[in-house]
Amino acid sequence: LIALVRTTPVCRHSGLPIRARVRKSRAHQESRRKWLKVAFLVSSAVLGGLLSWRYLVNEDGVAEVLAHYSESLQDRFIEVPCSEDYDSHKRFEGCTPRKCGRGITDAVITREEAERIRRIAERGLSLGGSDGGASILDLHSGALSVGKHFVNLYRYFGDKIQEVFTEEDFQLYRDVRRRIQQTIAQAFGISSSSMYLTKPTFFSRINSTEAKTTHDEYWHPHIDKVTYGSFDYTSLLYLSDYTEDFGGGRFVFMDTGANKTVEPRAGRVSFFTSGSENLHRVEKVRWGTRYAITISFTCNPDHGIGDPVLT
Ligand SMILES: O=C(O)CCC(=O)C(=O)O
Ligand SMILES: [Fe+2]
Repeated sequence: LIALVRTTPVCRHSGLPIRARVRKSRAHQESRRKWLKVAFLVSSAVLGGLLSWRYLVNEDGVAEVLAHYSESLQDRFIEVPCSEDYDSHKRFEGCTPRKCGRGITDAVITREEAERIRRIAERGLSLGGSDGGASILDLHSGALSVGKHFVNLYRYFGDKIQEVFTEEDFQLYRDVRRRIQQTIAQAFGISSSSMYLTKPTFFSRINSTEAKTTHDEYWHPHIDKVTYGSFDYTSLLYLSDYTEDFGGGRFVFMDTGANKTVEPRAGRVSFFTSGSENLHRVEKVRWGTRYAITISFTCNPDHGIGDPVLT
């Protein structure tokens, strides 16, 4: 027995047999590894959570909010240098932009007026509607989304259209158009009479239904002057509230460095020069229904259109 004890290696410091000490330090390492694993999993989960939260809150990363949905803005104007886009078109002095930029105001159209206008849009769009998420109604041309196509509302419904819209509706529409035109003229230092309404000027209704045709793909970055040709000044009148009526669907000016967002709010008018100084897009609508009108102006009288009339 004495011989056996003598041959078992013993640690000089702890007096424990070496084999027992090796076992103890292995167990120690194992538990350290386990804790590292737990710490790694927890921090990955936290990081993943933060990233997806950031994505949900803001797809673009860095963005500045130009107009928050909860504030009622008197007037906000941000000047930006004009692009060269206007040089390749015939210039109309006193109208063609020399000063460019963007403005937002909640003080031109009341929320009550916005609601009345939204009802016009609802009534008209209830006669049709796209199979995809984006429907339009153009009271000037009569274009209305139906399924995967468009119909001419006035041709399709004939005299029956008088049962859908009233002269009062059209009066309100004209009045709103006139006030927005004056607001734009004032902000850019031009005469309101040198601007003409142009096409397309239309109501839009957007929900989260998947796109069925390219007409439903409203979210692509674009320049209005390129997309629509005749536009010099674009305005948007929002008819529903971001976070209350729909989620997603914010308007984004795509500036290098930091994007600028406009959060829709019923009665909010957002306007801007239509060249590439104002590249923009609309975020995908995630839930609910978003109503707006795009009202556009040109400086070229040849591209002007009249106010819609109830025929
Ligand atoms: O509805 C919006 O906020 C923007 C629509 C738009 O960009 C357009 O009609 O060209
Ligand atoms: Fe646009």
